[in-house]
Amino acid sequence: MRADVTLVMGVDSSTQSCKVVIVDVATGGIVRSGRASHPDGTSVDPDGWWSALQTAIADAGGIDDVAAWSIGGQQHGMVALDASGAVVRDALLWNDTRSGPAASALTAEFGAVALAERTGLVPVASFTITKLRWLRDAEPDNAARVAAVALPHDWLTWRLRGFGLQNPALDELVTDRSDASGTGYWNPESGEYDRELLAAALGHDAVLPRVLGPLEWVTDADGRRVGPGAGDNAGAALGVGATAGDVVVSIGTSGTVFAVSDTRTIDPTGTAAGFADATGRFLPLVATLNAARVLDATARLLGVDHDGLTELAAAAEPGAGGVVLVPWFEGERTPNLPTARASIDGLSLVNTTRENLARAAIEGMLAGLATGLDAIRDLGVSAERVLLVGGAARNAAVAAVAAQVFDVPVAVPAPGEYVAQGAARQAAAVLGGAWPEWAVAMDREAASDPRPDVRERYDAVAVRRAAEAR
Ligand SMILES: Nc1ncnc2c1ncn2[C@@H]1O[C@H](COP(=O)(O)OP(=O)(O)O)[C@@H](O)[C@H]1O
Ligand SMILES: O=C(CO)[C@@H](O)[C@H](O)COP(=O)(O)O
Repeated sequence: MRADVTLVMGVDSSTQSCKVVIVDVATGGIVRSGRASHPDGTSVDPDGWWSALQTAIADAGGIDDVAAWSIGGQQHGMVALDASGAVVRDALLWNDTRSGPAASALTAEFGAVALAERTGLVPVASFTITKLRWLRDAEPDNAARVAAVALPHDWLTWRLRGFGLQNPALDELVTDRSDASGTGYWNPESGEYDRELLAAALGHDAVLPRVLGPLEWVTDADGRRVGPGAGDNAGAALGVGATAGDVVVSIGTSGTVFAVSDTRTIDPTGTAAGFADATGRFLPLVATLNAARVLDATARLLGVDHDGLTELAAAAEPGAGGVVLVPWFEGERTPNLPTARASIDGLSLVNTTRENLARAAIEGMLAGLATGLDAIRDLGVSAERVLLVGGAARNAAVAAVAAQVFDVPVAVPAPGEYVAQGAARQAAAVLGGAWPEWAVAMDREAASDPRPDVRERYDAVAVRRAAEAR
């Protein structure tokens, strides 16, 4: 590597894997990269993420030549630490639904409107605060041991800086605005933790990571600058360079619809979370539990790979011949139905084909996200185009159906790891003191092809299925 090239590392520690990119600060070009899989499940030992991070860094050639780094990651995960810095129990993830009743209890105790105003959120099972209430009620001995609560990217940043059992400096835990805003005990207006809500959930106060500003930094054991990190969606917004009018739709393990807003949003219905972003602004966001894995499950059922699923879906007409798949395989967050299950409607002897099932899976997954786009717009956020990212955005059939289900133009950035790229951009910013302007290549503009009947048919079935699930 030329001596005049400055490199930074960006990480995305997401639900299914850890992705590492080593980036040239001057161009934003990826010089090296690495990846490692995560343990499956919705309750995971954080050491699995630590091991994957070390593997992915080694896979990317190490960080000896890196000047700064930042870690983005899956949001909301409950990493509970005792006074010795040990992890008290496996971390409950954003897609674990056992704290659904705890979410209802907290909402009943404090009121949805009050909580939306205090934290930007109305509790659902995904959010950290509900997991702490579950811990208090289901595992009181573990709850009593909790000395600190961190999020996945906070804890990995702490570990990679050299802290842990050998050096359990809990006051060295740091986080950022975007991930703090996903806890349910942080106020995006004041930028302060709401410790009354934390204590009400967990049963007592605890050390919480210091919330760094967008360009604040700490250092690692070798003196490198370390950025505050970001929740994965805020990281993706950094990575794609989302600007006013852009709505990002990320189709990974989670499905998310979000936009950058100069003003905070408050949605007492709880449909749109009033998150903060990683630049000092805000990130209203709607999330679904069921996204890329809907297509994985359907492909598995049909005995094809992703390309085979694409071919089958492309061979079916829009509307899948009337077949409607409501994809609530793991329960659902939007709508808030933690115990719901998936369903298929409209089957006849004529329309029950592999092609229609493939297309119905994609249409159902995207129709749920289109509801999120409506909710974001209802908050006054402008939506001039959708930027499609995440693993399943690589699928041509997904892009084509998105252009039919979303009623705004759909652009697909070149395949990439935009959360990790966004973390790298943050690392470059804390190094240089300003956000670098890195070009983002567009892979394709999906020709607008609005098919409102697809959504209308899906919405009618989903309303009925939701009523059954409640
Ligand atoms: N071409 C494709 N078509 C459909 N799904 C895909 C394709 N490529 C990857 N995926 C799916 O995308 C998901 C991984 O996306 P990613 O954004 O990395 O997830 P996460 O960030 O939640 O770990 C996996 O479920 C994978 O099967
Ligand atoms: O819960 C949310 C956002 O509120 C999810 O977006 C998680 O942050 C998981 O992200 P991925 O692993 O799907 O990228």
